[in-house]
Amino acid sequence: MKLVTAEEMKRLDQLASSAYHVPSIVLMENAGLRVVEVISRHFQGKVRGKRIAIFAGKGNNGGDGLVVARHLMNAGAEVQVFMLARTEDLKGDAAANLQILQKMKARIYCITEERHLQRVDIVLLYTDLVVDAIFGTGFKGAAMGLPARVIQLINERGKPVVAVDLPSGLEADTGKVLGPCIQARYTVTFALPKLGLILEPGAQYVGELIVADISIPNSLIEGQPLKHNLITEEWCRSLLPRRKPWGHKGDFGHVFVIGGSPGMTGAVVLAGEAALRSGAGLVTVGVPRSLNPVIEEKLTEVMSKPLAETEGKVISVEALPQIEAFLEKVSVVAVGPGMSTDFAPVNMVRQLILRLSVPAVIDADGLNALAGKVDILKEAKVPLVITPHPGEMARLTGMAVDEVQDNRVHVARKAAEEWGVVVVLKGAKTVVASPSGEIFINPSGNVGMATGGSGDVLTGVISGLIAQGMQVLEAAVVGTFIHGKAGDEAVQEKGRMGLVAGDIIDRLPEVLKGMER
Ligand SMILES: NC(=O)C1=CN([C@@H]2O[C@H](COP(=O)(O)OP(=O)(O)OC[C@H]3O[C@@H](n4cnc5c(N)ncnc54)[C@H](O)[C@@H]3O)[C@@H](O)[C@H]2O)[C@@H](O)CC1
Ligand SMILES: [K+]
Repeated sequence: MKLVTAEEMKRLDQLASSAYHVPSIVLMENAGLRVVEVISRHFQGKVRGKRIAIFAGKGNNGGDGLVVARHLMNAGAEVQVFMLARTEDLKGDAAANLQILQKMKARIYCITEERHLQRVDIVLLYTDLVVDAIFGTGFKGAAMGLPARVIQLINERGKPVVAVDLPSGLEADTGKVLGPCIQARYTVTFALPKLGLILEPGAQYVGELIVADISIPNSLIEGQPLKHNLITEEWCRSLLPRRKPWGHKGDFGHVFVIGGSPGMTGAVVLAGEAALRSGAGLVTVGVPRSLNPVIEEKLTEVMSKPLAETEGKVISVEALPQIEAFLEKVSVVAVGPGMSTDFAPVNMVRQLILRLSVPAVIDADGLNALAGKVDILKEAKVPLVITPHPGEMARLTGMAVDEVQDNRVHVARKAAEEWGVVVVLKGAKTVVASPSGEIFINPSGNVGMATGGSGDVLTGVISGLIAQGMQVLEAAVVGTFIHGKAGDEAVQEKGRMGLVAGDIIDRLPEVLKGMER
């Protein structure tokens, strides 16, 4: 599903009027009506007599709130409107709707001074539902002053809130919440979800999200170069490779996982098993020679390949010719799980990337090997996926972790464009970015997955999908979704504290079974 920024939404609204002749006041009317539908559903159709407090700001979001007020009054509700502005501050369609309400003798109170809050406080005690039309897509930064106080009061009273377009206090583009923000029961967003409704922490304030058509023509939306997407299960299903009934294991590719070091043998095992559970026909893990017996002990279906090692038992540069020869037999390489950041493997990775002849997924120590040398990625001759967590991304870019986390979408896009790779920036709401600047935000997953080895599983899943012939971008998108969904299934049983990476692998078959065509 497409997502929009405030700017893109504004453009769609404007083009609906200028190019398609849908008057802007019609859009506002539809917006208000769709909010009323949700309110009516909340009261099981019995709106008459319900006490509803509507909070309206001075912008068009407030205008939507005034439309809601009119329809609720007509339906027999007891409506009180609180304007967080002076009436003369309203313009255009919002002002027109205010005039109608004034003519209807609606109860309208302007909150422009501290003492006006007393009335708000009392009304909130006796209200059945609150409509939040204070700020919409025009909001940036932090709510302050009286609007901030009103938002706090509404939250403290805990009455069900229907947010119009966005919970007020939430930035539409970033999902940042820098001051008080409405905690909504429902959010009715117009035409397309705004990015901030999906990104964290914004998503925590949204409640049930309803995407409402306000009559912006589909052909207009489809004609726009919208670059942000929400990953959906339906879409992933349509991308999953179909299996021919007569297929044999050679048709489903061969994943080569390279990694492992003393004390870190689990990572390659997890990645290898996840690749196999994701449908790869064959999987081989390549590990330092002396670790091979341990690995063989741990693996059944996955094969292993002993690689040349250093005295410290980590993969040495001498392993390169071995690896290169083996590349001819495989469809994709996963580089890095548990590999260590010793000099030798770091050196090996840097050279390997230049010599790759099949697509690769680079993770963990494979990425750490590129810190300060990230331009090597640009020189690869094959499509690459990198799967950094915020710490690894910080090391790759030289940014602070907080800086990465504060601008996840932007950082992922810039890295993908600059380095020419698919970037999977892990964390709550993983961001997948393509070299052409497209962004895919993953809704699945949970905090229980913040556990050692979870990233190795993701690397395995993405590699397994590439092995089956998927394009690297599609594999990254679908793999990220499946991995999160398997984690969501696992957390039902294991809980957020007890979940371990292996539980995610255990759930892959049922998740894939539910999605395969
Ligand atoms: N044709 C259109 O443009 C339509 C717009 N619609 C509604 O209009 C909304 C956007 O309207 P606007 O662009 O007027 O913006 P808003 O209604 O979101 O108003 C924001 C107002 O708050 C101010 N503001 C921004 N940040 C602030 C802060 N930190 N503290 C205090 N004040 C701040 C802005 O200067 C602006 O006056 C949408 O969210 C949607 O609800 C709908 O009516 C559908 C049609
Ligand atoms: K709002």
